Amino acid sequence: MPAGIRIDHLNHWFNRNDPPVLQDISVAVPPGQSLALVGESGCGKSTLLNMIAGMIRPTAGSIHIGQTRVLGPRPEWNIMFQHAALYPWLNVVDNVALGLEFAGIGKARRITAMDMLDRVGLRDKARSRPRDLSGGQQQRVALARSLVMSPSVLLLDEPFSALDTFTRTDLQDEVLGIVAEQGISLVQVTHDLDEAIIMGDRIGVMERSPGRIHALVDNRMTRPRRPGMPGFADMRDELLAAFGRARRSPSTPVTSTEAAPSMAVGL
Ligand SMILES: Nc1ncnc2c1ncn2[C@@H]1O[C@H](COP(=O)(O)OP(=O)(O)OP(=O)(O)O)[C@@H](O)[C@H]1O
Repeated sequence: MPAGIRIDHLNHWFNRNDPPVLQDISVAVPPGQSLALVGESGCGKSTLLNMIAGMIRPTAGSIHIGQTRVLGPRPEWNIMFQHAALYPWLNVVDNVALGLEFAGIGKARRITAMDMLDRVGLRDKARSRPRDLSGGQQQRVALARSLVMSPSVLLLDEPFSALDTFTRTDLQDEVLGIVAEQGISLVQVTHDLDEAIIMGDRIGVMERSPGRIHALVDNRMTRPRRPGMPGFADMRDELLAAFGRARRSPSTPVTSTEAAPSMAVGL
């Protein structure tokens, strides 16, 4: 069911003697919308993603998905990592159906899992083992496994980074289509500015020590977004400038709401 993510004044320390890993993060992602997070290594992107998934509890502040405060993981808040982490002893359709099984959704699970495999173009691989699939196909299975749970939230921690350009573009399109169609809120961590522009309706540029959102850039391009389209290079320049500023000097953290106006750069 469409929900939306709201993060309010989130702070986090792993070690009280160090600067906060995350400081005063406030941002919202409405249903069907996407936020891409970029920033140099160690700025806290993955930590924030894991917090939205309920896997790490923030020291202070709150995260809500719909009306529910995030206090632990739930099947409908789904996270995908760089490696698909499929169970090698299960075939493809059983890997997809596994979440449904854990959630106690028994009988219909194979039909639903097959439908989802169809959606990601892998029906003919249903009986194959993960080791017999390419990296891109394995990520498609992982995507089907995520989507079969009818997630309200999809969190992507660079799941496409190891894939070739064509496979990555296909998967990006697939994910954005499903996100829009099902009203899912998407947050994607990436090191690739082009991917951030393609995937993010807004792009959060983070700085480190402490980890803060330095700039929230509204994506002026409508989907589908492709490198080479008018406006793409300008977006990239804008992000690069914000990225450079985020690396050089800490700034006042950006606070945003769902309806926040463009806070593109200029900070
Ligand atoms: N469990 C942990 N205990 C202590 N420190 C941690 C823990 N997890 C992450 N950190 C630290 O928190 C900071 C942020 O880490 P995080 O992995 O969120 O960064 P990131 O922006 O995703 O980095 P990268 O782009 O390299 O993946 C880093 O300094 C990291 O060493």
